[in-house]
Amino acid sequence: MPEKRKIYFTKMQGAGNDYVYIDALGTPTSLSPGTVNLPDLATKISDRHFGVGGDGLIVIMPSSSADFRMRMFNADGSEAQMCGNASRCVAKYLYDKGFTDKEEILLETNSGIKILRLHIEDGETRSVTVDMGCYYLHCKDIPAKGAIDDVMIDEPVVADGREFLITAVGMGNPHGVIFTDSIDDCLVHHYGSILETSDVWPEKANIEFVEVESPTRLKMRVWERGTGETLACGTGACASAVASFLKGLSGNEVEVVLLGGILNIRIDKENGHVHMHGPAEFVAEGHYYYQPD
Ligand SMILES: N[C@H](CCC[C@H](N)C(=O)O)C(=O)O
Repeated sequence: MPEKRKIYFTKMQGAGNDYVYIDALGTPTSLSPGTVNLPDLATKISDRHFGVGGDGLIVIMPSSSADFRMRMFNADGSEAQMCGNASRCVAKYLYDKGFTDKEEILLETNSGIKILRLHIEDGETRSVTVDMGCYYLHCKDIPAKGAIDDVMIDEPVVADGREFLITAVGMGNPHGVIFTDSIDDCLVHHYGSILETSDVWPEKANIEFVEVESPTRLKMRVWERGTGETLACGTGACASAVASFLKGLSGNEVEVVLLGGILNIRIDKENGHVHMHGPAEFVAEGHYYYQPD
């Protein structure tokens, strides 16, 4: 059995979507990513009983094409392209810990470069607006297997004998949005977990259940690919806002009410860019005793 390693971490949350953050930025307590199996670390450190506990692992690294780079791993160790809530927390981490004094940070992700705009008060990041880039709907890009068309808008998909109308939206990662009159645990846990791995998603998907409360307010719960239910999903809130806007259920600016907080989403009608505003908070810091396999 290899020796245990001490891994320094910071735990952060954005609207209750909590991740363990590890920096690989070259400080004395930084991680050298090449020396660790990141999917294995993500699974173990995310465990809420045997680990630090979180929805997954975020690694903050130098970038050759932007100011910094973020990699994101779900609690099951799978790597995702993008994470909205984590991108806000990364902005706060970098600014509040003095890695940058920029109030606009370019962040490289596995789905391209995102612009993080920090809202600073008394030298501290209070909230962050992220330009998440353009949403996309083509099945081959998401990826999704639409039976009817090259886009999936309200397409019927059956899970355990029940039919759902799903709208597929790409926000860097794949999302299936379902509108419903009321959201309950059974919908999210039972049907969400079945729909995550449905044949319509070649790479699985995050599944959002959405109630339209008014043209400016949505209520949403999410079953995340690779993690299960989380208290919030930034890319999911964006995907839900896009689906709702395209179906004419809401305008281009909505507040999305999640179990862990509120995110404000604005879709730029000119260029399709989706802007997400929301909180980011430090929770704890310390070191974790990592036992590699
Ligand atoms: N919670 C994240 C998304 C994680 C997505 C991940 N579960 C995937 O596999 O795509 C967010 O705030 O956008």
